[in-house]
Amino acid sequence: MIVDMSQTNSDFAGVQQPEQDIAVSVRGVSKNYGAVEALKDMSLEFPRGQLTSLLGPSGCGKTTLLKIIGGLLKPDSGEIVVNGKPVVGPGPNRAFVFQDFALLPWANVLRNVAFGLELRGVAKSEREDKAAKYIKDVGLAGFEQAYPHELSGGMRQRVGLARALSVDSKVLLLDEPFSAVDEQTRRKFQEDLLSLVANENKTFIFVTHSIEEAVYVSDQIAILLPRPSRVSEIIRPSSFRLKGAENIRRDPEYLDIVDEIWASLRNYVE
Ligand SMILES: Nc1ncnc2c1ncn2[C@@H]1O[C@H](COP(=O)(O)OP(=O)(O)OP(=O)(O)O)[C@@H](O)[C@H]1O
Repeated sequence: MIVDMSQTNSDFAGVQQPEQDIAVSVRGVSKNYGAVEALKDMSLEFPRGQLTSLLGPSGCGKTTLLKIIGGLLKPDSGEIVVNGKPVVGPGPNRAFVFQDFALLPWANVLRNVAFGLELRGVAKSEREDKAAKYIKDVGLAGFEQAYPHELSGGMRQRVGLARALSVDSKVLLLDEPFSAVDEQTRRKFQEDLLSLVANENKTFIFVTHSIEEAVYVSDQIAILLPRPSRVSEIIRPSSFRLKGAENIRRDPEYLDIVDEIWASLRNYVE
């Protein structure tokens, strides 16, 4: 299930399955920070309704790419197309989930989750109804009135996720959302993320450092090369997807893909 991308990025269009519905396209994107070449002529496509992970050595430009897709940073050249339209800045069709949760400390869970809708001018009762639904969906029912400092790191992360879900953006951008939580919480999150991808029909773009996590949660994994970053491989884990979340980690294909990715990334680890 591995598509070799080592030839050129521009071959990518040729290897996509033609019937695939693409929500987000990265087309020939380059980005420099002064003398630092972060991304170079990067092209990558994100199928609608699926989760794609960006995986690569530290500093290879994963966060830079996510910010460019989110419209928070402008590329030096190339373009991002979301649902057929070029990105010119942040927009309601894309929502971020940050690793540091980005919660308002003075607001309770309900207000924090509803905050994205509040910024969009949605009426109080409507935004609170919607927020309450997503608070329940992420497993936080009963904590609506709690404040961020009363919650564990994992619960705060769920608040951030509920907020991103409630604004109804079709594309969710997740920058290492599980890096600050303990291992058991992280595993529970990963399971929950699989259900969200299955039930929400949103396109998830997920930055992670963890090979195991990427293989566990992804429909597609883009392996990025060190700076200036390009896509080296696209991997589509498939055979274990329908076997149930609890069986994935012992599936032979899961184990093979984890090994294969490690074999290609280990050269870049100092
Ligand atoms: N604002 C900035 N100014 C200068 N250089 C930057 C800036 N932001 C990022 N960089 C550099 O650009 C490169 C890509 O950074 P980026 O954060 O996108 O990588 P990353 O793959 O997300 O890193 P990590 O895996 O360590 O989180 C790095 O070398 C980084 O030092």
